[in-house]
Parts: sequence; structure tokens; C-alpha cells
Amino acid sequence: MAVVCEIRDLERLARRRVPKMFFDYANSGAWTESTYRANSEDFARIKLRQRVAVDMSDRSLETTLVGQRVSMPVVLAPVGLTGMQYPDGEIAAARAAAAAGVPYTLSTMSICSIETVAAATTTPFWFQLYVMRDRDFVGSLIDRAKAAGCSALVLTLDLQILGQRHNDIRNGLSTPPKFTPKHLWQMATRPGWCLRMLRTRNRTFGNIVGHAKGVDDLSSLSSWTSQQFDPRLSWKDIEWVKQRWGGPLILKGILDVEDARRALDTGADAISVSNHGGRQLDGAPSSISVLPEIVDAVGDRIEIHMDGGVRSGQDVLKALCLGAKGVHIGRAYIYGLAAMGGPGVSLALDIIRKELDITMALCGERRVADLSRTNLYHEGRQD
Ligand SMILES: Cc1cc2nc3c(=O)[nH]c(=O)nc-3n(C[C@H](O)[C@H](O)[C@H](O)COP(=O)(O)O)c2cc1C
Ligand SMILES: CC(C)CC(=O)C(=O)O
Repeated sequence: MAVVCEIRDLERLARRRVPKMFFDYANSGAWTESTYRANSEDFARIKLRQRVAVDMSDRSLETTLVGQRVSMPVVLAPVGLTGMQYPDGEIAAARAAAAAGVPYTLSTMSICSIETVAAATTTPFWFQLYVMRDRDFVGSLIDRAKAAGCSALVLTLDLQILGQRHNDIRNGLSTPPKFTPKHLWQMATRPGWCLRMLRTRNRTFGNIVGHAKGVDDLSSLSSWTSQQFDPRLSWKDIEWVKQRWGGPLILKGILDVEDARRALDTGADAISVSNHGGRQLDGAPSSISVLPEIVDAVGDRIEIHMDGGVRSGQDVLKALCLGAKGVHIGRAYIYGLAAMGGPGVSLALDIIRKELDITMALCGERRVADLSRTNLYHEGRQD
């Protein structure tokens, strides 16, 4: 049994256990993947300030996110097709998040439906919304999330047009998978995945198939999204979503100060600084590099979350120091899920919690709310 110390260990296991087309779907970025790489590389450049002889005996990572108590400021980000990484993966991830005391966000593009996840869990989860051309269907998704007791809505604004992901095109990614010799080979070399997948009935987009009109063929993700997602989505639509939802609203995909200022007018409860994990606009800056200017511009008026490139508790701490209140993780938990199902998600969260706690202590802080830019090391600092 391989020893797992860090998220990269889970990534290695996931690569071995999931058919290539689905591993690559999770593990890739758009075009040249420069933004995808920058998300992680820019975290690595940030240096921490070591402090000593501070009483660190009584530490806590607890805080609140959009008014909800969490055991640490970490959220499982929405990830489409999670149930293809591991059968019923959305249920496993939601349960692991609940056990860890952090929110789970179910994607519109999940395999298990809102109702399936709600029936299999007891803790409210968050729901992520994509806006389709068919507004009646979008309205029904919001109503279904409300009926299922979802406790926050995450409205994604950065994917009305799908960024081009070369690996998915090369791999002929589809759900359910095609049965070409190449795809059969990819699956045959992952027999554990195949056997588990045969045992579940959840193998297509549960929120969509059987609910939306004229969307039976989801085999090509890019052509499906271009037919269904509404490229006309604009700021004025957010008012309609907010009214229909009526609960905590988080706007996801803000990467620009002007957009952050515009987001204030919508009355949303939080924004998430994100470039969709480098999967949309390649060439955009990393999330962590733009976080400080967005915090400076609007941080006193709206709760700020972020995601992108977070692979450790140290990354979480750096984002908190730069002004994020909540840090969302995508691939970090998906690697755990793909590697070993629900226990893998729990393991990913344990790793991140431990790294965050130890790093906070070594920086001389006892509460996440006390972390600030002063915990970061700047060349030439005076104090
Ligand atoms: C495989 C995959 C699928 C994703 N699907 C969605 C989605 O359905 N909705 C959404 O808002 N974001 C989606 N995202 C973006 C994540 O919510 C998040 O922004 C991103 O993963 C953060 O970067 P990280 O993976 O480096 O942590 C997806 C990301 C990945 C890796
Ligand atoms: C099915 C996709 C639209 C889900 C997504 O957001 C992504 O792959 O990044």
C-alpha cells in the first residue's frame, strides 16, 4: 500500500486508477495550460514569515462562510462529472465534506442529481448553477436546489463558452464513454474502476437528462455546452437568480477588479476569485496573484473566497493571509476521490487540515481570523 503524505501522492494514485480520458479531464487546463500552471507556481513563490516563542497551545481553524459555521475555511468546489472519477462520487464527496465539517458544492454538471445526493446525505450542501438558454430549466434547477435544502448557491460566471481543452479533444472525452478500441483499452486497463462503475446506475448527467428539453445527446461536451449554455448571460440576470433563490449567493469566476466592483451592485453575499482552475481563459493571471488587488478594492464590502492551484494547507494559509475568507479546492479532493473513493476525499481534507494547522502554528498564529499579510515575508521588509 502506497504511503500518502500529501496531495501529490493522491494525484499519482488517481492517475493509475482512473481511465485516461477522465483523469486528463480533471488534470488538464485550457490551451497551453499557462494559467493552470501559474495557479500553483504563484503559490510556491510566496514566502511565509516564521515566528517563534509564541504560545500556540490553543489553536482553532474554525470560522464562518456566508454565515455558516465551518471547521476550517475550506470548501469542496463544484466539479462536473465527479461521478465518472469514482462511481457515485458526488455522494461520497458530500459525505466526506459533512464529516469534516466543510461545505460540499454540487455542480450543475454532476453525475448524481441534486435529489440523489440529498437523499443520501443529512447535511445541507451547496449547489453550483450554470445558466442555460432555457430559463425555465434554470429556474427549475434553482427550485430543486431549494427543495433539496441546499444552503448556498454558487453562480458560475466564467463558463458561458467552454475554454478549449486540448487533452479532452485528443481523448474524445464523452459521458457515457464511447466504445472505440482506444476507450475500451483505457477502461480495460482500469478494471477496478470498470467493476465499480457497473454497480451504479448513475452514469450520465443526473441534473439534466430527463429534466431538460432536447438534451439527450451529451456525448460531446463542447458542442453540448455551446448549444445549451447562454452566451448572453449578463449582470442583470443575476438579479433574477438572486430573487428566485433567496438564500446565500456566491458569484464564482471573478478575476478582475472592475468585475469585483460590479459584483457589489448585485447584492451577492460573496465572490469567488477564480479562473476555473486554468480551464477557461488561458493567459489569464493566477487567482492568487490577483487576490490582493481585489481584496483591496472590495474586501471591506463583500466576503471574498478564492480557488485555483490549492494543493496544500500551506496554500490555503497563503490565500487567507492575502485576504480570502474561504478557499475552495477542486483537483485536490478529486485526486483523493479518484484514488480511493470517499475515504480518499477524507484523506485529502485531513492532509490539508493538518498542513494548515501546523503552518499556522509555525507562523505564530492561533486563529485563522488573525492571519494577514504581516504573516508573509517580503524582501526588504522594515519591521
Ligand atoms: C474536472 C473539473 C471539473 C470542473 N467542473 C466545474 C463545474 O461544473 N462548475 C464550476 O463552476 N466549476 C467547475 N470546475 C472548476 C472548479 O470549481 C474550481 O474552480 C477549480 O477546480 C479550482 O482549481 P483547482 O482544481 O486547482 O483547485 C471544475 C474543475 C475541474 C478540475
Ligand atoms: C461539463 C463542464 C461544463 C464542467 C466544467 O465546468 C469544467 O469542465 O470545467
